[in-house]
This record gives sequence, C-alpha cells and structure tokens, in this order.
Amino acid sequence: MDTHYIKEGLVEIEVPDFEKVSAKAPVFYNPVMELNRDISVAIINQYAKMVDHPISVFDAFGGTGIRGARYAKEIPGVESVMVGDVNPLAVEIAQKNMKLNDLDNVTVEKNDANILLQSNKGLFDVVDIDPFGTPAMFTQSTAANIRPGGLICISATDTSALCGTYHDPCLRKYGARPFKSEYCHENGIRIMLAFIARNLAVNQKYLEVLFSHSTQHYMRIYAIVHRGGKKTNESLDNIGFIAHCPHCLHREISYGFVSTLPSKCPECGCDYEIAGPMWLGSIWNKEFIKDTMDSVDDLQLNKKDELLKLFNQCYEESEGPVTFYDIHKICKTLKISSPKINDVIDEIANRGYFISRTHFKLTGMRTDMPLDELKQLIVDIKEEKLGPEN
Ligand SMILES: C[S@@+](CC[C@H](N)C(=O)[O-])C[C@H]1O[C@@H](n2cnc3c(N)ncnc32)[C@H](O)[C@@H]1O
Repeated sequence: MDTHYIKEGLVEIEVPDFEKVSAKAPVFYNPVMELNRDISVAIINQYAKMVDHPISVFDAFGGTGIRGARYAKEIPGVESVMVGDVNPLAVEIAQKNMKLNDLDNVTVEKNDANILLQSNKGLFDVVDIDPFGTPAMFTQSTAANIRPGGLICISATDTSALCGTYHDPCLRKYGARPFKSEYCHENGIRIMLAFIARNLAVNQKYLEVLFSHSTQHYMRIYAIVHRGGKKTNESLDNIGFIAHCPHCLHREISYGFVSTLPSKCPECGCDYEIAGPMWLGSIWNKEFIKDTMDSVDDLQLNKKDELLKLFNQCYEESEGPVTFYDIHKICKTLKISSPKINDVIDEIANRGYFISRTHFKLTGMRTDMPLDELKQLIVDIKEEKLGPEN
C-alpha cells in the first residue's frame, strides 16, 4: 500500500494514497471529514470539562486511527483511547500512527465494534460510532455497554434511507417510516434518535441530546446516556409522528408509539405523508452549544470558522419548533417567485414569533408562525404591502 503523510489538528497521520475517496480503499480516509473530526474534538473536549474526571474513549471504527489519535493528543481530559477496526491493514496503519505521534495511552484492536463493546462493558465514557452507512447494527451494543453518564457520538451516512428516498431500508434498519420533504434531513436525525432512544430504553437508559447536525453526506448526533427506569419511560414521551401535506405544506405532530394523525390534510384534503416513530424532543442543547463555542479557542482546529458558523446556526435554531419551512417551496404552492428571505424573517420577528434560519437548508425558516399567516405575509411582501419600504 502506497502512503503519504498529512497533518490535521495536532497530529501527523500516515494515510493511503488515493485518487478518490472510497469505502473500497485498502484503508479508509476522507480529508473532507476534517470538519466532522474538529466538531467531535470540540464536543468531547467540552464533555470532558463538564464531567470533570479523566475520560476513556472508544473510537470503534478507527480507519487510519486519525480520530482516536486526535482525541488523545488534543483533548486534555482524555486519559485513554481504544481504537478498533476489523480491517487488519487499518489496524497496522493506526498502530504506526500512534507511534508516530508518541501516543502511549492509545491501544489499537483488530476486532468487530460489537465484540469490543461487549468485552469492555462499562469501561468507556465516550463511544464514537463512525461506520460505513448505517449505525443501526451497533446501536444496541453501544446502548448496553456504555458507562452511564457517558457520551455517544454516532454518524450515519445512509441518508437516502433516513431522508425518505428509499422507504424499505429505513423501515428495515430503523423501524421507522420516512418521507421526502424540504426538512427530510431533520427528520432523518429524528428517526435515528428515536431508534437510539428505543435501544437505550431496553437497557433502562435514556438520552440527553447535546448536538445534532446534517452536513454534506452524513448526519451525526452527540448525546449523554443516563440510567433510570422512570426517566427512561418519560424520555420515550418524546417519540411520535409527523404528518406532512405535500400539496399545501401543512404539517402536524402526534406523540406516542402509535400515530393518532388523520390520513388527510385538514387544510386542503390531500393525502398526508406520515413519518415516524421519530424523536420530537430537542435535538440541541443551547447551553452546551454556547459552552462548546466558548471553549474552542483552547483548541487548534483548522476548520474553526466553519465549526463556529455551524454552531452559531444551531444555537439560534435550538429552541425552535419541530420542522421548518422552505421559502421556495411555499412560493411554489403560491405560484409566485420568492421575495427576499430576510424581509420575510424581519416581518416574522416584528410580529413576535420565534424565527431563525436553519443549518439544514439555506432557504429554510424555522418559525412557530401559523402557515396561513406565513403564506399571507409572503404574498403581502411580494405585493409590496409589507416590507422595508412600507
Ligand atoms: C467510515 S470509516 C471510519 C473513518 C474514521 N472514523 C475517520 O474519521 O477517518 C469506517 C471504518 O470502519 C471499519 N469497519 C467496518 N465494519 C466494522 C465493524 N463491524 N467493526 C469495526 N470496524 C469496522 C472499516 O474498516 C473502516 O475503517
């Protein structure tokens, strides 16, 4: 295998030569995921500060070992890291990378993630699941074996299933029905979180979600896992369904494991699309986001500006309602061209509603303004009955 060296964060890593990023590479490495790794470093660093004791991390899908090496090198609160991978070539290169960076608190194991989780029950404060595609088959062992109070960091790249391009794989992997919509990436995160919450519940554990995002081709969630039967039962109250009208964009939600939503839209009579079960609780913790932003200056992150932009956006939308509207989609239903989004946002704010942009979509608006009023407001701005000059 031909290799070369790259620098990321505070580590130098030997990676395989490649022409294009591929899961078929002898050892997987994707330079584009630097932002993802920077975010993980920032969040685990903040988590370590919060728990205020030395932490042990399991990087279960190590590849070149770049994540595990960065956690060990860059996060002062990390005491030890175990890196796992099933690919012997990955294990070989990861071991070399730990030596290259003088990391004697990192062990590298060639084994399946589920086996390493089961054989290290209760030992890890942080479990990082970064597989090819779906994390679904690793969720139960993560739920069963993470130390209570621990942090789970879970990625999914099977966005076509979670976002509703393909229904059957989502049903098969997550036991949930998706639909395609302007906010399907948010739904994807909510489907994944509900699946994780149900797996945790089997072990009398529950989630405290800290951060979620959908960027490029992947989704990733960060959550603290707590234990307790009563709180686990209460946490399942966050699970429910969303009904979406593809015709007029009206939507409604119902809580519970069984949808109580009607099959037709009460506004226009068209068939509803229904997704769920999904997590309808918060997918961000505003205070944690702020604390993480405040502490990134202590870290040397190449993608700090991009990270802060994302965190600021999530901070802003963190206390908004479930789902958002897309100005272009609304204008399509109104058969008009879009006014300037900032004019619409200013007017929503003037009327005292919650309003924010969303990191999920450039043309998205997260607001609790009723859809009818929002449509009328857009028409009025377009017809210049409202807006900056009025
Ligand atoms: C997406 S890559 C991980 C990338 C790495 N976390 C990074 O940031 O560069 C997925 C890795 O998981 C490994 N893998 C696949 N199935 C596995 C399993 N069941 N248990 C452990 N590792 C596995 C693959 O060999 C591959 O190296």
